[in-house]
Amino acid sequence: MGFLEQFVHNGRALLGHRSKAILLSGAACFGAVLLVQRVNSRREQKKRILEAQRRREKSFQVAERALLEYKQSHPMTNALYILSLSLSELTKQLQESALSPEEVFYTYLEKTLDVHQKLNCCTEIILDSFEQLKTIGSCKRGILYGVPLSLKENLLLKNHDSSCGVVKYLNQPADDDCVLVKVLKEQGAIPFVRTNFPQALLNYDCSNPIYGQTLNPHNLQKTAGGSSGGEAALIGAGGSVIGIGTDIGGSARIPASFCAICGFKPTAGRLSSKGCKSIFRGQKTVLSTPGPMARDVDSLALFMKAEICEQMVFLDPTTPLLPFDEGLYQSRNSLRIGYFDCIEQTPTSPSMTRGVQEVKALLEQAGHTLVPFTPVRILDMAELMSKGALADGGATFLQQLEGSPVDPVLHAQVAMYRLPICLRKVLAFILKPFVSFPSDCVNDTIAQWRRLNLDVVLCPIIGPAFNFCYCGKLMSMVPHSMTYNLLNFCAGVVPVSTVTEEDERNLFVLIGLLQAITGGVGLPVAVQCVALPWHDELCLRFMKEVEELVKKARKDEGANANGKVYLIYDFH
Ligand SMILES: CCCCCCCC/C=C\CCCCCCCC(=O)NCC(=O)O
Repeated sequence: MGFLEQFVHNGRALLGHRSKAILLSGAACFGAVLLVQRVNSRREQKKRILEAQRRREKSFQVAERALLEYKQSHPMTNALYILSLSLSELTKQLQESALSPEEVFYTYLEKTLDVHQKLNCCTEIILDSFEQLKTIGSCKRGILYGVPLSLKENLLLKNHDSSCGVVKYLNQPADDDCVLVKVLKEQGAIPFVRTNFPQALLNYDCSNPIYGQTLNPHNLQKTAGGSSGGEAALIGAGGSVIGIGTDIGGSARIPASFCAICGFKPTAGRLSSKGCKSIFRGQKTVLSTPGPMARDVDSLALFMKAEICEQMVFLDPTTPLLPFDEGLYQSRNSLRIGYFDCIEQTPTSPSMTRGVQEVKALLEQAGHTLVPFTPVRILDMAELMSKGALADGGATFLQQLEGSPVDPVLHAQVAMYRLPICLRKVLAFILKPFVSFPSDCVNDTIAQWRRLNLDVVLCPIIGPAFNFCYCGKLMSMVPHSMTYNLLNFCAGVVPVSTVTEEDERNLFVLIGLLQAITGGVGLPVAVQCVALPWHDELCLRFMKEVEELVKKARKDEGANANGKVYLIYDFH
């Protein structure tokens, strides 16, 4: 090798080694920076989560002290009586000054503190409520004067975070109350507690990395349901007389079914959604709406009456000037009712089917006409439902969770949204032959409704309460509720029965459901009542009738003691 060649060769080797070394050390530095960033961000997340948990604890401690102070001078002898009153009875007693707002407030506060200890259903006690209580006398003419009210955490409240379980939303207090809360305060209600939900809200379990898992009041081994599970658990256990949830796929109805309370999803737009936070913006195909949750249907109706007023329309002119029709709610003419007790390609538990069949029989005995109704094929709507809820295939959902630990209830969903596009395309190709898009599922459903001359529809709602972490694995059940968000019909659920040994035995054929709901004997069973868009009062009136008939049947059966129990949860 000549001198020149030797020189070039040595130079290359040296450069090669050096560039490799440079590359390696560059990569090591980059890796170290990423690692440090990751460790720092984990530390920061943990810090934020701990701060939020401390804030929650502090709010409980302050509330406990205030309660203790109150009790020292006020013996609270009326507590059991107050807790037994329905919302209409309670408002009457408050308006007639037979009860004072203070004794009602502290009674519910005490019960809430107790229930939360057992079920982990609250995210904070709203300390501003103590101030509001002092001046509540000025709202004496309000429909809900002196009524303590619970709120799901995603309803904006001035100076409070609405985290939706996402760490990056912590420490971002709202500038103002949401419209519904503003109106309720004017009507004399006192929002005093905020309640738990699943991380990112798009799930029907109830757990998040900040506030943990909410338990079912009827069985601590089961979830309270979601996403408005904190509300359902608290109300179901008697810690609140009325609360607000939100619903884009069943979030007010599913937890109501799991916890034996009533939940109502009004037609989207009937109540203001201004200030109801979600992790997505601008969803238009599947519509989200806030809705009331309570122990009985009259309470839901009273809530709607209180919200639907000029002030709501003034604060949110996107809501219609459509006063609550009390006459329609109170009417008792016989109805033509469509019904179905299962839907194709959608798992339905034995108790869901039995619930519908038993209520159908009661309605027929009461003189109503029941007509079989076949909903538009769920598979034809499934694509619209998933695209409407997750138009970007879950990208925003995953993006919002960046920087947050992912809660176990979301693992199945997150794994699905992380599937590579090519794999999803293969799946879509395989499923294509089963899906034929209807030209217009809303008008197709309305056309069938009109052909049968129906007033309302009776159908199943997901239940009974699931074992933890199964809700995210059984999104195939969501059409039972989400169909009415897609159609934008109003829908509500009423508890009607409890799971029997026979329901449990019949479970064995449902492989997918078996593990999710096994061990449910004695748990609540509910049915769903549906009406056309803007027929909210008719839907509530139908729910009321179902509630009355079931109560009467339970009483009669108690008298006949034939062993069959329609409802064991006594609300009054
Ligand atoms: C035959 C299978 C069809 C499956 C189609 C299901 C489409 C699922 C798409 C998204 C998942 C949405 C889950 C919704 C659960 C309810 C949660 C909810 O209503 N949250 C809203 C809120 O809290 O405001």
